[in-house]
Amino acid sequence: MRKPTDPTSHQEGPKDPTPIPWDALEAWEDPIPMQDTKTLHHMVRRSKNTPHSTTGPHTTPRGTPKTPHHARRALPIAPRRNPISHQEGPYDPHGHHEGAPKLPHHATRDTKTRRHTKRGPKNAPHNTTAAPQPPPTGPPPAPGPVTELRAPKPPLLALSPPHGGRCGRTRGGGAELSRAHRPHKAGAAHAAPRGGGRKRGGGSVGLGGSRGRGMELGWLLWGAAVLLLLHLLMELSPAVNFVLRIGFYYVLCIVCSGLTAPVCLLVNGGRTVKNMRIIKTVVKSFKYFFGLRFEVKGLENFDVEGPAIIVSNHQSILDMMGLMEVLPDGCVQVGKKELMYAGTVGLITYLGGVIFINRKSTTSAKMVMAEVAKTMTADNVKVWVYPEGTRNCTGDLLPFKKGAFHLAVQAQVPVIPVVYSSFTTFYNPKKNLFTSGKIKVEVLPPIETKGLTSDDVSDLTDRCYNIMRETLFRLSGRSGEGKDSS
Ligand SMILES: CCCCCCCCCCCCCCCCC(=O)SCCNC(=O)CCNC(=O)[C@H](O)C(C)(C)COP(=O)(O)OP(=O)(O)OC[C@H]1O[C@@H](n2cnc3c(N)ncnc32)[C@H](O)[C@@H]1OP(=O)(O)O
Ligand SMILES: CCCCCCCC/C=C\CCCCCCCC(=O)OC[C@@H](O)COP(=O)(O)O
Repeated sequence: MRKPTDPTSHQEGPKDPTPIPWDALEAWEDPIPMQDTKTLHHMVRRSKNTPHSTTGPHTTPRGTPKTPHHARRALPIAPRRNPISHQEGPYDPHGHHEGAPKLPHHATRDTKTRRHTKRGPKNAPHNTTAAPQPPPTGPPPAPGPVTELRAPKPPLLALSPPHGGRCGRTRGGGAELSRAHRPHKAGAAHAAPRGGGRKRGGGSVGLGGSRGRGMELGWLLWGAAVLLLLHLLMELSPAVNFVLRIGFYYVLCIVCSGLTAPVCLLVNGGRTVKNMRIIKTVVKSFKYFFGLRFEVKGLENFDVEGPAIIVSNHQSILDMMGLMEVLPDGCVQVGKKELMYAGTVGLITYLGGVIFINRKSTTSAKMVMAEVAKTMTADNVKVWVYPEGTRNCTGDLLPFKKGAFHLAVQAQVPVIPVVYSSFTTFYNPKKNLFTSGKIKVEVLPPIETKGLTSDDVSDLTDRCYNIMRETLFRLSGRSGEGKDSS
């Protein structure tokens, strides 16, 4: 439904010059046990059922020639076993039919129960003494549905503060209110002598009046109070500020992933690096929520002929915002496979073509990297790797893992380092610090690997590490500190 109005969808189709062959992405999926991916495939199938049902399984809209084939394999069309549609279809009307007749029945039961509870008799004498009762017009125990529904109202409405307060205070206003809301009249009449009487007796009319007004605006005031309290707590307690802000980031990621996934499916038909453009568009707006600013330099260094390995420092889950700020087209990331199970975020990373590796198995991770080395040239994709292998928010770099550099040498493609200045001035989970801030980003000139062999990987790794560390310190205002390290 969103497809025609989504601006990204207009950009996607015609502008992409070289669609990524699906075979490569298939290869990258290989190390992931099929059993592990079942849930995710199932989620993808669910979202995909609708377009397929209209266009047919072999005609995925806007797909490359290979897309339908892959889509059939990776996202096989479920034979109408969508659990949601199964439930929602019959449940909705059924629920309505059941709900409607049940209401009076339920109310009747409720009333009967009340009659037999201690409150019933307690209220009855109170009501009769407190306010003049209208003369009974029918047989008292007549159990018609109207009588049954009205019976429990007086005690409920007697607790209703606005009517009680008004009637007790100003008769004119109360009468008008009663005329406007006939069904509440009885309640107001009951409430008036209770609340008003007590207040008068206690000599606290003024207090009762302001309370009545306040309670009339109850919801509004509660909302304002909660917001004010949260604001105060955020101001006073760094821990609350941190939890709320990072919680909001999580919610934003989860919700936006859930909303973006169907768009990706509709526009590009399944798992493809082209989806990264859509994801990027969405994520780039996140920074405004957190008061983050990016100052980017050296974007022209991405303009290398053909594929490349991009390496960058990894400080936090907030890096996703920095990543999307500079991400070139046709670039996939290497991520830990656990990400795939992160609900909607897992789904969107899967759809974006993220290459998942198992960090617990060096052999498996190396196999994936070797496969990527083979296919990235043919597919003309850039691959983004975090060589530290984990998040590190100390303002320094962890020693680099060599996977990215083996990959570059094996594929004989350049390495492009990207450095983000330290987050420590505005983000530090250990100190519950998360405020607004500025992040400097620098894309460094490519480092060629043509002619290098596996023997050169260590040197290449060290060279890259040193350049990036020096840049990190310079961008973070710690000039000179990185020069002597290796
Ligand atoms: C719409 C809203 C959306 C909101 C959500 C937004 C979502 C956005 C999507 C974007 C998602 C981005 C995802 C980013 C995720 C970031 C991460 O997950 S970081 C963590 C995962 N990444 C990595 O770990 C990469 C870096 N690691 C490596 O490169 C590692 O080397 C390794 C390949 C994983 C292997 O690691 P390990 O098992 O620890 O082994 P090592 O010690 O590194 O190496 C052992 C040995 O093997 C040699 N070697 C390594 N790789 C290779 C290779 N490819 N080929 C040959 N040999 C290799 C290495 O040299 C060592 O040998 P040596 O003799 O000791 O040198
Ligand atoms: C059904 C399961 C539901 C789980 C919900 C989890 C929801 C997660 C939601 C939002 C988080 C948004 C994160 C965006 C992507 C972040 C990628 C990232 O930065 O991963 C960290 C990884 O590089 C290194 O991990 P470690 O530092 O080794 O650890």
